[in-house]
Amino acid sequence: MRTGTFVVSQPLNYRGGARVDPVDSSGTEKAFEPATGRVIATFTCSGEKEVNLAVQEAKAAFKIWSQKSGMERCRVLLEAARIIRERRDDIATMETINNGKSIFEARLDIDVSWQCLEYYAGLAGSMAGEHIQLPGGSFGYTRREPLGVCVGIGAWNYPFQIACWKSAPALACGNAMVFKPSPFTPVSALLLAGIYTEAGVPPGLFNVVQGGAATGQFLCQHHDVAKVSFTGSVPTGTKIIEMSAKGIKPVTLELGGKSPLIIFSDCDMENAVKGALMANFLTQGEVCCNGTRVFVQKEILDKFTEEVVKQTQRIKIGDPLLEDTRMGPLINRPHLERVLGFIKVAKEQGAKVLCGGDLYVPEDPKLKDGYYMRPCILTNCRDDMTCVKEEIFGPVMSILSFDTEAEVLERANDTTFGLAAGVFTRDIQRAHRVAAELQAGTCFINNYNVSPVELPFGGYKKSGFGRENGRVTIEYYSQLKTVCVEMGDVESAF
Ligand SMILES: NC(=O)c1ccc[n+]([C@@H]2O[C@H](COP(=O)([O-])OP(=O)(O)OC[C@H]3O[C@@H](n4cnc5c(N)ncnc54)[C@H](O)[C@@H]3O)[C@@H](O)[C@H]2O)c1
Ligand SMILES: CCCCC=O
Repeated sequence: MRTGTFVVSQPLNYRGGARVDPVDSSGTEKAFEPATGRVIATFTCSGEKEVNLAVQEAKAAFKIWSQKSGMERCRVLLEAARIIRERRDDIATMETINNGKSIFEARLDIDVSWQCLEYYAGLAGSMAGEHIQLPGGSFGYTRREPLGVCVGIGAWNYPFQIACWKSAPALACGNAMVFKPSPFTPVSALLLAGIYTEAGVPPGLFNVVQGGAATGQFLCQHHDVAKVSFTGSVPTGTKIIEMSAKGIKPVTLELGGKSPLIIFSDCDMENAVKGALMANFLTQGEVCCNGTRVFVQKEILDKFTEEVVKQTQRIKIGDPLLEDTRMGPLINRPHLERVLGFIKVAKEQGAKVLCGGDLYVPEDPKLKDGYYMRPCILTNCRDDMTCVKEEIFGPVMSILSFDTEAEVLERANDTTFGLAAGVFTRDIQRAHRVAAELQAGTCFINNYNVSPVELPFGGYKKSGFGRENGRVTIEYYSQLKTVCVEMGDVESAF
């Protein structure tokens, strides 16, 4: 498939094991190909009736799926993982067309996705309770039980991966799911839904409803929904938690960030520069855990800055489906303008642009209406500047200098966010001491933005709560029942 050719021809909802058009509407949306600015789909946002039908399908499938043994669920998830691996290129191509990230990166996202299914398939068979001996031969035992119908609501930056990070643990625990992708990226969740069906889940176990805020609200407020797992911005996360509070439903919130990356003068410079690029420019900088506040110790500031600028200027921008492209377009025109607006404000507040930060128009005429910009490095930054305080969600790195460990820790933690953080140093004691002090859900030592599915991922402070990935996520998609067994007679108090 080439850029500029794909259009969606099939319905974008998935219910009861098949693609369907929604029975009612809460508006319409357009999805774009960011590389060209072309509309690839105009679709109906699901209304309350459609949401209800999807939840009812999920409820029916839950009755069947929740009765399966862990090993039976394991086999189906492994088969789904196998199909994803087999279709890696096709899924990655779809992701690139709809999101704009380079095909090189999209393939890595698909790898993380099937690995996630494999990981939770492995855990499904080993989920177990405890047996607890009580006096007189009596005993108790615990059962780890699924929650029921879970809702997943996704952001647009990792559409397929987010759908997998939510559905794999949910299904492994015996739940059903209704997933709502971002209206900007409606396409790839459908591929996942089809794959689950092919792999053998009961019809209705994984459903997709399309839409924006209204559809999301119908889902969160539905009385048959047991849990909501949300990935998105802090303002929307706040609304989700309000709705969940009304229904007393557990929620997982994976929200935004403004993460610090601390580079000490004793670092391996080559790795630190690579780490800073990884921390800022994957997926056009549209990554929640990006280390966008790069604190560099004064002694190496000039050398680091020179090298990081050199490497950034080498990033190949352009058609995201070409093998050698490493940065594609941003998600849409308003977002591109918003990111450029942050750079304008940064300059007004005294920051200096060392490279990029402007529109980029590729030579290929079919890309002229795409949403490209050059990755930007800002220096002369202060902690109180907007570019240092707010999540930009674009390819914009702010470089700040520091003198001492104590000082940088205080400044790094001076934020309402707490998703991730990073430290580059060769001093092993310092690395662990700093990681322990950083107020963040994930701390990288001598690397950044690697995401092995075995490791839990999630935020401190306003970056959310609950975790995705790792063993612990089983606890977020299941509940513990205690069964107390009397082997003697009842000793009544009456
Ligand atoms: N922590 C993480 O794992 C993680 C991962 C990716 C993105 N993010 C964050 O997501 C943000 C960017 O994504 P976005 O622009 O899609 O976020 P967003 O909050 O605008 O939208 C996220 C999702 O919520 C839905 N939604 C919007 N209003 C809603 C409502 N009132 N009720 C229910 N659902 C509603 C949207 O349609 C979309 O599917 C950034 O802040 C980024 O940091 C976090
Ligand atoms: C699911 C992807 C997590 C990275 C944040 O944007």
